[in-house]
Amino acid sequence: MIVTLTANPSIDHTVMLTSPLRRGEVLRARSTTSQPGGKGVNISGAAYAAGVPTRAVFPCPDLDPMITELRATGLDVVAVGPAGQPRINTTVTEPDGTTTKLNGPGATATPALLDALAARLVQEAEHAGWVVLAGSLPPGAPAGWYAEVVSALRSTGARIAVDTSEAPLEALAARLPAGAPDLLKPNAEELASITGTDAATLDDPAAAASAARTLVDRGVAAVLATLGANGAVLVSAEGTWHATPPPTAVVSTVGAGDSSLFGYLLADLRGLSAPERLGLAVAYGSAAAGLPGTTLPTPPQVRADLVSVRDLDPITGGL
Ligand SMILES: Nc1ncnc2c1ncn2[C@@H]1O[C@H](COP(=O)(O)OP(=O)(O)OP(=O)(O)O)[C@@H](O)[C@H]1O
Ligand SMILES: O=P(O)(O)OC[C@@]1(O)O[C@H](CO)[C@@H](O)[C@@H]1O
Repeated sequence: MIVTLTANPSIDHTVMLTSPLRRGEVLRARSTTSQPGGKGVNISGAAYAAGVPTRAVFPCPDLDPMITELRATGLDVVAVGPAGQPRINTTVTEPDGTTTKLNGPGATATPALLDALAARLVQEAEHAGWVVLAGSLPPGAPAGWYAEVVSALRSTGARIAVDTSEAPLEALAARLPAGAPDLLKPNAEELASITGTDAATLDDPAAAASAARTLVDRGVAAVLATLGANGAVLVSAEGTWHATPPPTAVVSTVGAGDSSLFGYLLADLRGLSAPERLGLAVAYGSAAAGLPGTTLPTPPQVRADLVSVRDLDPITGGL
């Protein structure tokens, strides 16, 4: 079972343009869509599509349309309240696949709501293989809240994955090795921000791997650093690998990182090796990049056979 926490859920509005985005002009959209989103919700959606038991926990008012819509798909959803309504996040996609996001702040979380979320998560973690803490924190949540939740979850047997950014990620990194997760999934920019590296150098998988290694040295069990079109690297005590994506016609990269993280967890739950976990992560991420809006892939859309994985520690060959 994969339990996800989306501390700051969203309704994702996607505007698909027929021409490149030009600031200050009136542009015609080919289509506009609206989908429930937020990183944990997306991960649970991919898990549900793959037949993996999952439960999505997030703050939301009872009977909010987001809950009704997700439950109608069959997803197991736990709404914790009293909470404000999910924010609206807007995505603009251009014909060449360029994706621009405008994310709302989200409803303010009270200390009582944060305590209720953490308590519910600990309860759910008792029967989970993985708990995923994903996305930004809502206004009102202290930046160090994820680090506190990781510590609270340590009393359960569940392994913990974290995918966040900016202040919450920096707060988590600042407390290492306390609050260290079993898996951290930064993208290149996030990896740069917590390792004091220049993001521009992280297009090079070897440079990304050596930045990620500093986090493993500080207590994170494994780092899955996604590098957009450059694939991803996996760094752990077992070794270091880079995976190159399959040829991908990019439509919308929203949810690509979430899909990658799910691919990794799926491979882990299947007992696959570290390079196979990385390969499935990249296959899942690229499959999502080829789909519109926040749409997550189903297993037949995922081409793990077209991903190549190479060992970046060829001398030791890992363990
Ligand atoms: N242009 C692309 N071509 C092929 N695959 C891509 C491309 N962009 C992203 N991907 C796939 O998606 C994965 C995740 O991408 P990225 O590193 O951009 O994640 P992210 O920034 O966390 O995404 P998001 O937060 O938008 O969900 C990559 O590892 C890769 O497999
Ligand atoms: O503002 P956050 O919480 O960092 O990210 C939220 C978000 O951009 O992440 C998902 C894609 O990964 C989207 O469904 C959602 O809109």
